[in-house]
Amino acid sequence: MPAPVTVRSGHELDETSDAIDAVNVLKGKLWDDRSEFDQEKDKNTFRDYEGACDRVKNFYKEQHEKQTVEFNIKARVEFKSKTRARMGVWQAMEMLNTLVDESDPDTELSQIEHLLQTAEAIRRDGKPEWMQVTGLVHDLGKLLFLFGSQGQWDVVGDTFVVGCKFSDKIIYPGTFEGNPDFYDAVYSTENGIYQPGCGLDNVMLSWGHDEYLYHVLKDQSSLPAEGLAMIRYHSFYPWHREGAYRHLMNEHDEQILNAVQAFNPYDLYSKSDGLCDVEKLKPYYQGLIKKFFPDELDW
Ligand SMILES: O[C@H]1[C@H](O)[C@@H](O)[C@H](O)[C@@H](O)[C@H]1O
Ligand SMILES: [Fe+2]
Ligand SMILES: [Fe+2]
Repeated sequence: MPAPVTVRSGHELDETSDAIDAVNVLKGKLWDDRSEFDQEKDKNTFRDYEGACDRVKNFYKEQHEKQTVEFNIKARVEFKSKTRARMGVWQAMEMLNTLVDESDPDTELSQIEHLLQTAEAIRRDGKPEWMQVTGLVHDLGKLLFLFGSQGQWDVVGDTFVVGCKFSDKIIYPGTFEGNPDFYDAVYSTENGIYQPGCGLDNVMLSWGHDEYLYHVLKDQSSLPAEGLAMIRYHSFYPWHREGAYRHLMNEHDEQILNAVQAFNPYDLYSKSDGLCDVEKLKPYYQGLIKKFFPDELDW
């Protein structure tokens, strides 16, 4: 008699624990779905330009009115005409720390925080060292602001192509009505001064921290082509996020688009991560810097 009871109760126990397992699986699934949903919701709150404050709106109005072809040619000539400073990467990060980016609706943290948050998010995901160090330096081009830029409008913010029609995929597209190029017979056409399929290398992007840093680092670092592309195009949201300017791309640009898109979430979503302990992280990142950059660079 006792045997069947044991068997029965054992069986009941099995059933009970199966049921508990099933409930837990279900709960886990609900929890996963829920956290995914919450994450999505959080992600949707980034880059809200409609709800952005006047600081951001005024910034873009000024930028979109002043980034002309003429200005862009002059900015490139000016860039090539001199070296602005000579210093190491960490020193550059510290120097940049005084800047608060007027174009950014998502963070008011210092730039060193943003650079470390980006690099740390990349490191946490087990990505290679070159990508971590790319995250660490990607916004150092904002130093331009301390090197005699005309304001923030020629340093920060999203980028776009000049010399052809301003894409309606750019944020606040209506503000281009204040840009003289908007009325130019050539610059206002779909291809403008470019040949379809000419490749982004042959296209002039609005001048700012991406383009500047790319030119500084292309001959002064051992970053791979993907890292340099992440730097050069990380603010080119109309292209990497909104799908604009496909008609100007060549085959090579398809590959770099993947790289830039892989980088973007680390740049954008790490802005809500906790603060970094700068002093604690410094030795690790100084080690990485040594691997990819000379002790001092021409800026
Ligand atoms: O406001 C931000 C900021 O200036 C970033 O550094 C830039 O890369 C982004 O494209 C822009 O939206
Ligand atoms: Fe940036
Ligand atoms: Fe950034």
